[in-house]
Amino acid sequence: MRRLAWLVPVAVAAWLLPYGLGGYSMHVADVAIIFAILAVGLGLTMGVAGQINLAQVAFFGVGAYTVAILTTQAGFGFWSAAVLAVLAAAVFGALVGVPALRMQSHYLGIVTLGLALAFTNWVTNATVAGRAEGISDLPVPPMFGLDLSSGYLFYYVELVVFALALAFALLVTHSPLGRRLRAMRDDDLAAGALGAEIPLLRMTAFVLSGLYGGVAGVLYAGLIRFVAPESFNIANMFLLLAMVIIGGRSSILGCVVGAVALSLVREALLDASAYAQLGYGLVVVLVVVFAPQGLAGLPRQFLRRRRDGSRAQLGPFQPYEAAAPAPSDGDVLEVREVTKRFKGLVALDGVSLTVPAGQIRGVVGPNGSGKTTLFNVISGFYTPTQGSVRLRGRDVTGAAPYRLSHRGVARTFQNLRLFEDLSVRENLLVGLDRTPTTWIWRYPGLPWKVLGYERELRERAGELIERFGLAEVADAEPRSLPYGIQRRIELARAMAMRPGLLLLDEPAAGLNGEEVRRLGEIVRSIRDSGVTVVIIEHNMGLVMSLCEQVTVLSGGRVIADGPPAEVAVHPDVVAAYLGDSMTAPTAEEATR
Ligand SMILES: Nc1ncnc2c1ncn2[C@@H]1O[C@H](COP(=O)(O)OP(=O)(O)OP(=O)(O)O)[C@@H](O)[C@H]1O
Repeated sequence: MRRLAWLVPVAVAAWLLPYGLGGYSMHVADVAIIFAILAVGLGLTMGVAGQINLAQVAFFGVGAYTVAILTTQAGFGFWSAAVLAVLAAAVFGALVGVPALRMQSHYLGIVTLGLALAFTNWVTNATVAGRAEGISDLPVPPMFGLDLSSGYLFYYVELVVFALALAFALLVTHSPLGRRLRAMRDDDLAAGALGAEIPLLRMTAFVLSGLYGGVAGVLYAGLIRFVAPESFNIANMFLLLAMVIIGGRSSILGCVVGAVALSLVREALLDASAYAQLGYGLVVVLVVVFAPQGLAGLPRQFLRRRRDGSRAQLGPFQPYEAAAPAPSDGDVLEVREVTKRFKGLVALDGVSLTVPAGQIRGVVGPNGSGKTTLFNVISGFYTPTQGSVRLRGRDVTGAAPYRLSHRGVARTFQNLRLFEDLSVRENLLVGLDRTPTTWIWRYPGLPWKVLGYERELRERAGELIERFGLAEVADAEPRSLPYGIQRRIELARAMAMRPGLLLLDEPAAGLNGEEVRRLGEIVRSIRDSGVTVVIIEHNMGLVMSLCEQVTVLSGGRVIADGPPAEVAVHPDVVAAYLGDSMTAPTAEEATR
């Protein structure tokens, strides 16, 4: 809130603006606000959620045309038509979002562009939409006797709507929902494993864009009182895109700055509009190359160059309080006869294993033996071809990662999957947030509860940072940090979920001897706090000293299962390891 204090003088200046402007300049300001609302909506889908959306101008059109059709042809009053128009644009947003459930990146761009073109074609040809001539003579929006046909008075209506739209977008981006959207943009697999409901989140992003498009469309219909296809064409979509890219797509305020700046430039270049498009294109290319985060990202870009986290140090880990052992806890994980085929390749072949509560179970095997595939099946990334997975006796075979995460399964990844554009603290906050995505209704309904929940999460993140010795790096970006610290962050992020079952995929990879020793202590403390741990590891010293039981995979089959000392000298295990470039665990290592 304190960081937003500078908004106060800006708001005062915006309020006083009409006193210094002539009629035409006032009209330019009115249009700029409409573009700013559109840009904020586009920033939410493209920048925050990372979903390519070239249909924003169609959402805008749906809003404006719905008002035009309902008021001129169905006898609706302006404001009742406005409510329906915003709803219609949100529904259209949801429809455009459906392809995002199946495809991403440029494919999604092409599909959304196609849907936007389909809308323009429809309004150009449909009689109800007035064909190419459009619809004119829309009513002036009534408001307590004020004459809103005046651009001056309409400006204040727009300003209030814009302030609300901006406040809502800032609430979304600076709260658990926005963080999840950004986590999804950075790495949707890792976000899913942390409990983010990816399909619903993608839909949410498009519906939000639809809402903003609808609101902008209503204001446009009220201001211009005439709609025609050319206002919602592809040229305007690219102008909007340029606003968001130049301003800074992941910053909501950047989108506003981009929208206002380009609206003014567009006005200045009205006489040279043929060259203007070329100019926008050139500026966009320059921004993408030299300032990928747009104008709003420039300060951060310079700060990042100066901030070097490579010498950062980890603090000591503060052990968890030991939980009293509960012998009746039974089995936490039961994998039964799981087979996983990838076309011709059998990665897992009838694998079974049972992990009792409170155990640290090792899973070892030569490269390509199926260890990570087993984790991917347990954590919901892969559905097994055959067999089942049970968590505390409940069948969870094929359940989505976010569902398993909510059932207490946490995991780390062999190739670290930290959210690179989020700070270390934010990475932990994503793990700490356990709310279902359906909580979204709280954002418009009970925003103060959202802020209260965010404060609570931040307090808990502070505790976690202290426990895992991450205070020195809490506000750094993960990519700037040494590998050992990144591994610790990933472990802390998994523990943020307060899991019952923790799956660690090669947590010692890339760590030095001292770091491996500390890792062993941390994992033991985690287990003592009541968490069951399954660990894939190539570091045999760690496996032998840490695990109570070890399962050995080779060629997708379990070839041995038992206490480490027994397994290490099992003839099949020795043979499997000798067949691999790795050295077999020695009996000495086994008993260490
Ligand atoms: N998505 C996939 N598509 C096709 N093949 C796959 C896929 N995932 C894994 N495999 C194959 O399944 C086999 C087992 O791979 P997996 O990554 O589970 O082995 P691993 O024991 O974890 O190996 P490493 O120790 O090298 O990590 C390999 O032959 C691998 O190429």
